[in-house]
Amino acid sequence: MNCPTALTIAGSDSGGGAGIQADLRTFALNCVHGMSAITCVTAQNTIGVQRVDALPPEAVSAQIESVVSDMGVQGVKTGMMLNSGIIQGVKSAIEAYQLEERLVVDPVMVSRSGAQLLDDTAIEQLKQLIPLACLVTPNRYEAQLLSGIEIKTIDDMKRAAETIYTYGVKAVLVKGGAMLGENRGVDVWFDGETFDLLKTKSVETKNNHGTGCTLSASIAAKIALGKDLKTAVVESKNYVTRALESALDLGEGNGPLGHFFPLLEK
Ligand SMILES: Nc1ncnc2c1ncn2[C@@H]1O[C@H](COP(=O)(O)OP(=O)(O)O)[C@@H](O)[C@H]1O
Ligand SMILES: Cc1ncc(COP(=O)(O)OP(=O)(O)O)c(N)n1
Repeated sequence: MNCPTALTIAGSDSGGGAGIQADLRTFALNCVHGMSAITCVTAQNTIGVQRVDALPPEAVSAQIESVVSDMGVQGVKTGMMLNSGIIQGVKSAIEAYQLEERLVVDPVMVSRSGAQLLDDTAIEQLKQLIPLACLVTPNRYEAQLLSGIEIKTIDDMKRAAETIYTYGVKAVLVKGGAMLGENRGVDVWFDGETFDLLKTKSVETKNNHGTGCTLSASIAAKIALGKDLKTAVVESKNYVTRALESALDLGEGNGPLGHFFPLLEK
């Protein structure tokens, strides 16, 4: 049986709510074969990140090379990459294997619990990876850092999207999970020509760990399935909303999304 494949280049979350674990679960729910290049291992739960151990950059590059050279990759996402050495290796591999058209960059910098997930010195390397991607998906705080614009309103999100677009990426999605009031959960899409506000319902839950990882993994999976980028984004946004509605009340802090709600409905 033929099966599309998707690759996540990201960190491990021991609690399973974000990172590689959320990505592989999301790939599986899309009936896409998931593959991984692990960048670092976090000791993490619903409360926070207790420890981070990086892999050597060569180990990350070797994982990418192993799967791409043998199995092929139809969709790719990057998540937590931690340091500049890892990002440089990933960029070289993306270029060498010409994965740009199918690359989604989730510019992970800080976790919801406030843990730093990217070294201060690595942001410049991350900025150089972004132009390779077909889509970059910063959250409110990442968009502020990448654009230099303080974000409080939808107009601010739009201006930030325009600025990030000038990096050379094909499209930008500024995510609104951390926006307040009626703007919470409103995402701004900009592709150089069109702005679009992507709205679903705003879900009232503290169990929201892994929303960004899940969104970018779902988009990469749908790219692997051959969907056009905008359709992949819209369908993925809807999936995250449903998974938030079915989120799991585990742990003392922010529990994981209920990725498998479609299986429970059968
Ligand atoms: N409470 C919520 N209700 C509806 N959608 C949400 C909510 N929180 C986050 N989202 C959505 O989840 C996706 C990830 O966004 P966000 O949480 O901002 O990213 P990150 O996890 O990277 O911080 C976006 O589509 C966002 O709109
Ligand atoms: C290993 C790892 N990768 C990424 C994140 C951040 O995940 P994200 O989906 O942005 O979710 P929240 O941190 O907002 O819950 C992470 N925490 N760990």
